Amino acid sequence: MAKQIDVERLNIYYRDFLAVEDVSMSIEARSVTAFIGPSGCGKSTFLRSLNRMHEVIPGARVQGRVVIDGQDLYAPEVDPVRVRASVGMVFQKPNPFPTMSIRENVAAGLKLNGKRMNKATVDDVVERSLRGANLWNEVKDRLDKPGAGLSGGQQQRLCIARAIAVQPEVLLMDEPCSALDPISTLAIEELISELKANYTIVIVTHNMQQAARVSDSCAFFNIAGTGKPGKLIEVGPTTKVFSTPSQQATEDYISGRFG
Ligand SMILES: Nc1ncnc2c1ncn2[C@@H]1O[C@H](COP(=O)(O)OP(=O)(O)OP(=O)(O)O)[C@@H](O)[C@H]1O
Repeated sequence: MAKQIDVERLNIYYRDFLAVEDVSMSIEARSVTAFIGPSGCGKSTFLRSLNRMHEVIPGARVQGRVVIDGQDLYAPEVDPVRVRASVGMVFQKPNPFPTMSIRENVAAGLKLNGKRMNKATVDDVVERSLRGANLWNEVKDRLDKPGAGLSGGQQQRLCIARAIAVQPEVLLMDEPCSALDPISTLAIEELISELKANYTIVIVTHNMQQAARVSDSCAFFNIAGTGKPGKLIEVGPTTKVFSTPSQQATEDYISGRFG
């Protein structure tokens, strides 16, 4: 399931504005990679380019390649809907479908994928996904109750269950804990550490401790000033980036001197 991602010379635009410039990096399978850097340096933009969510915004486009398992996601024959099924995404604010039950929320992506499944199979997928997201025990007796009735941390785990229900190869997470309390944050961090056995995980975080706790590799992005493009400054094993970064800007950011 988990796949390596190779990004080659990627430029990312909003109309004429170059938001992220010339990023090349490899993201390892079955590992957690954290994107860190000051506000506006393009972390979320770059993350969204990894599953073709970026181009949903009118005028937004990329140049360059994002290769997963030998396939360039931006090749003309590739269907972006399929890309988004194999590269799942979890957002900053938990966003369960408000009118749907817990069960329907988890199963929602299966229908979008157009796969025909009988009820028993759907129930199996729902249970497996909720177990995978460490939520099963808390919700197994209320599967037909609204997803919106869960706590924030439970809702975020529901969103993770919904994302993994379609068996993606990669999970992208854009500040998945920023709306959560410390206990729920810990639950999500533990879940991320478990999920990396099966998925390639990329997480954007503003929280340095979180990046240090959960990630195997860390990519630091920076921006020279307003209106300038964000750039990848360095990427490497998290222990190395945090203890002996190769760039002064990385050290300044990590030690809290700016950003
Ligand atoms: N929809 C959009 N249209 C035009 N410009 C955008 C859009 N979204 C983001 N940008 C611009 O792209 C640049 C990168 O933004 P992005 O949100 O990716 O940065 P970020 O590092 O994730 O920031 P933050 O940490 O504050 O979330 C910024 O200059 C931002 O203003």
